[in-house]
Amino acid sequence: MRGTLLHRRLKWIVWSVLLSDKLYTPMSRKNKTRFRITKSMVCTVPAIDAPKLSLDFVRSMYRSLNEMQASVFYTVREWCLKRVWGHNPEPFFYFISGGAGCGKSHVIKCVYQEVTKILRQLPRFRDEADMSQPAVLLTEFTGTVAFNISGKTLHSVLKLPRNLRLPYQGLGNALDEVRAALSNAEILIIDEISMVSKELFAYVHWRFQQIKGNRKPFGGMSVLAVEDFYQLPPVGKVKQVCACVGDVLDLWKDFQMVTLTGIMRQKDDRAFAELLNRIRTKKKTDPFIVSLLTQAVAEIKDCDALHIFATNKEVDAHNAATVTALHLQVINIPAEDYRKDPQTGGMVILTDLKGNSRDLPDNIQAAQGARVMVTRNLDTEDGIVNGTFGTIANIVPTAGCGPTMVKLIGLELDNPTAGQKFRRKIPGATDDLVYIERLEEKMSKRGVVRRQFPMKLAFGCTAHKVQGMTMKSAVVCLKRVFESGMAYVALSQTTSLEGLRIIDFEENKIYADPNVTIAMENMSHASFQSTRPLLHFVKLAEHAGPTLTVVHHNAEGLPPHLEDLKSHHELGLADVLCVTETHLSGSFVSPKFQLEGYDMFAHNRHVSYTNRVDMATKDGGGVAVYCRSSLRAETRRYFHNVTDLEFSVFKVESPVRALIATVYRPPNFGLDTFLPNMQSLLDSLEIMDCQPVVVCGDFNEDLLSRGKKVIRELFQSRSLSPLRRLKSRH
Ligand SMILES: Nc1ncnc2c1ncn2[C@@H]1O[C@H](COP(=O)(O)OP(=O)(O)OP(=O)(O)O)[C@@H](O)[C@H]1O
Repeated sequence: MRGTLLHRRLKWIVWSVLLSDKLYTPMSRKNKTRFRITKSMVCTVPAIDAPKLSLDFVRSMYRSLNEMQASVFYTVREWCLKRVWGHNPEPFFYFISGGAGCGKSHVIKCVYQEVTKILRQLPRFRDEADMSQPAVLLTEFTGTVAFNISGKTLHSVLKLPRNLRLPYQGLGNALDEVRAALSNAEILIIDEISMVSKELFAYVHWRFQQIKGNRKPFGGMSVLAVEDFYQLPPVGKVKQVCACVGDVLDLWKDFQMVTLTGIMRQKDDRAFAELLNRIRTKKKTDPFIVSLLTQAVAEIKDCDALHIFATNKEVDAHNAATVTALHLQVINIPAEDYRKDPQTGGMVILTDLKGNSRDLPDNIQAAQGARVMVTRNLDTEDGIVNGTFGTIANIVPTAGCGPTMVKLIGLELDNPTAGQKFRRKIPGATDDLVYIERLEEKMSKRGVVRRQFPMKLAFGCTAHKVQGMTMKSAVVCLKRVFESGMAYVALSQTTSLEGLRIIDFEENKIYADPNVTIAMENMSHASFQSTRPLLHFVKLAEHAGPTLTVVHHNAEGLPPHLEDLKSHHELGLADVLCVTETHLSGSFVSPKFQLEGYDMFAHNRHVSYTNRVDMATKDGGGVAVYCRSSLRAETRRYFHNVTDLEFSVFKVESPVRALIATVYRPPNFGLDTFLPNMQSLLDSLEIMDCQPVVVCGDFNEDLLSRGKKVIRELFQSRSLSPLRRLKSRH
């Protein structure tokens, strides 16, 4: 039995928080040792393992979550726990929205880490001992974002065809392979949902129905869709998933929206963050609202910050001008084109062939130090994808062919973790550059093959390429902006207004799609009240006169979890935070365990037992109470006949009077000793003449099993009524 008991009726808020009890426990040993390699690991569907992040790193990510992000995190987490406990909750369909840079990707990275770990405790993972199959699929539309959040593209995971023909084209011979890889998946996360068309969304739904053999939406999978429909829509004339279109299957109507509001990218420039929020939903006809932006309007010359344009034509012109302006030695690298001779079968070299925009480039202007971008998905898992940015650091010529015959281009990537497989390509060299070779591709002209480096200069790029990036400085050109959301995306990537420069400023180029506004207004909203009850109650109590918020939390060790305590949004609301299992030792408590704004009263295990040396010398246990410094709290240490009990008692006089006791009973601590001590403590509390009495703690009595519940009966016999009873872990 864990929880809080209260003597006599009272209207105050007392809560026992267990939310993060097991949050940071690494995967159990049992699971680790049972890991084995199975056939499905070697199939051609991309491996979808949770990225290997250190426990410390994951913890720091969880701690950083703001209030709204944490609500999403805990809601999905709770759903997973229910699945693991066999409660069969209905699949959820959430849409996480919010302006550019409000941490949508950040929160799904956290969700992915945590729920992958939880769902691996499902019986089928445990029984099959097969950890290679993913329980959670983390996917995106484009490769760049896929790498940024360590996910995969939707197309690669589900083997979707480029051309989404109707009626639905099934998986055919590939069904067994995809089923073997994905049949245990429970949750699908789709980032960049604004780039997913209605047709693609329907295809994803049909794919899962086929893979799972289940007629439910998405084959019974839960779906977490993430993005901001006010950002860039899918390329071409196709409709976004949120659009209302009569004749296309509408799966979107089942989704509930949650909006993240705190802008994290521009968190150090509040004025800019607020301005971006207004720009996000700005109608074309809205009166002038962006005066602050005019501060960023400037004449720009020879600036090497990334220039963001609307069209590829503008990008190409800027790149060509900048490479010659900034670099003296520019090497022209022409494409190598061939056609197969139908008579001889040999390859005939072609010269001066003009490709179109889908082909590899006709020429590349390369120079040491020039900014470039990879233009093909060479290796999504390794982060070498269309949109990977870097700087040319080495141009390696083909041996004996002169400087213009280039064999390799060595890049220093902006993201140093990407491209591990592309390093150390030059025998004997010690550099750590990422080396790109020519790629061979069929051209759009029939029968012609082109060999060229899959890259282009990137002093400038289109708004489509920067969506989701975070940068210190950029120059944005609004001249040829041609669709809604484009200006917003281009303007919202820098961390501050100071880092932003705008050329060809035209306010009427900044506008949102009115259909998106209508679609967002019509969406139902998710309520996360049940996963953050304390926040809700404290809000309600704000207008209800003086209150005292008492929270009990089993910390499972203060040393590893102190930072979690500090960053937990609900624990931070407590006036009195009662902690059990502090795992502190000795009689002295280091000041590092203090919480700012609270006085700490700790009672460690070693000083809690007089007659039971066996208990006093054991590690673990212990209680501590953090009491807001503004409260007039008075602690009492010694009670008659309470000689062997881990407890703490103190009295609060203001804003309301109360006597609060925190108790921890170790699981193996016999009732023959515990009960008389507990009785004596309750006797003493009764005669202290302070009402009400709140007793909270962890008593390790299994309320779910049959048989007598002597501890509960003891409390009942003293008129202590349970305020909230939570399931024991035993
Ligand atoms: N809770 C947080 N604490 C600290 N940093 C955060 C937090 N949430 C997000 N960030 C940081 O803010 C920046 C923007 O976050 P993120 O890319 O997740 O936003 P986004 O909403 O996905 O943006 P976009 O819509 O542009 O893709 C990143 O640098 C990210 O690391």
